[in-house]
Amino acid sequence: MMKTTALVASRAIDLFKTYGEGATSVAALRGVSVEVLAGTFTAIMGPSGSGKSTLMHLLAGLDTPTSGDVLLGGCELSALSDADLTVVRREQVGFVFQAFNLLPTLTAEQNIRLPLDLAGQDVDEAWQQTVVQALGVADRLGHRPGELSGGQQQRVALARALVTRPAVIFADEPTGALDSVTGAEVLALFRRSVDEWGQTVVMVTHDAHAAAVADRVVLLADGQVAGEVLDPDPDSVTAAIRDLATV
Ligand SMILES: Nc1ncnc2c1ncn2[C@@H]1O[C@H](COP(=O)(O)OP(=O)(O)OP(=O)(O)O)[C@@H](O)[C@H]1O
Repeated sequence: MMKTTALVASRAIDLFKTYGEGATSVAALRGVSVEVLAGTFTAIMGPSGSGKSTLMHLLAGLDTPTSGDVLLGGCELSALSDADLTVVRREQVGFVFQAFNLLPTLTAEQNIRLPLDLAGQDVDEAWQQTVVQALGVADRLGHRPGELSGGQQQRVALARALVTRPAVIFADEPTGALDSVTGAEVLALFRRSVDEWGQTVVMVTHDAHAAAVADRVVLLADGQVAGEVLDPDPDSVTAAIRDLATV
């Protein structure tokens, strides 16, 4: 769906990332430029080793590029001190991981509030209430992660990401540990957070059905952008991935 306001939430500017030096060095990204508009859902796909995780880590300010720059929430990350980068990461970025990554000793509610507690920020109670209701975890707030199903844990993880209203939520294979029905439910919640709340989401996935929930699929191959699919459906995504393999 086209948006009338085209604010950029995240931008990769000619990113290169090389791991190691000399003969054993690996060029994980080789000149990647990508623009993610605010309030859109972008999937990143590509073969194993194509640079998806590297790109996501750079976009989120978790790692620094060898050259190039990243724009996040209006800041050029290369211009920031380490201290400022930590603040930008904390305030502008939410994460959802394949393995949920909730703290086992905390309740669901304590997990959801943890980013704000760590930042010493007040919780917007009305917003938290809206999020936990919409995500269907309002009656699970007192439970610890071990007492929740995988789908419930991922809903809590999404609530934790949403509660800070970050510029971008980065999701790394968020349905990889879920069965297909539960995974589809979680993806629908990501979709809803974009459509209802204007949240920006960038998701790495290997699953064409998961990618089809996004507005756009960016295809990586061998450390470079190799194409994109707009308004994807599982068939168009599968065809695009197949074409990549034959290039
Ligand atoms: N910390 C690191 N040190 C050295 N090489 C690395 C490191 N991280 C990634 N690489 C290499 O960089 C390349 C890109 O890796 P990356 O994890 O970004 O790919 P990916 O597309 O996410 O792969 P997958 O789908 O298997 O997770 C690979 O060749 C990988 O081996």
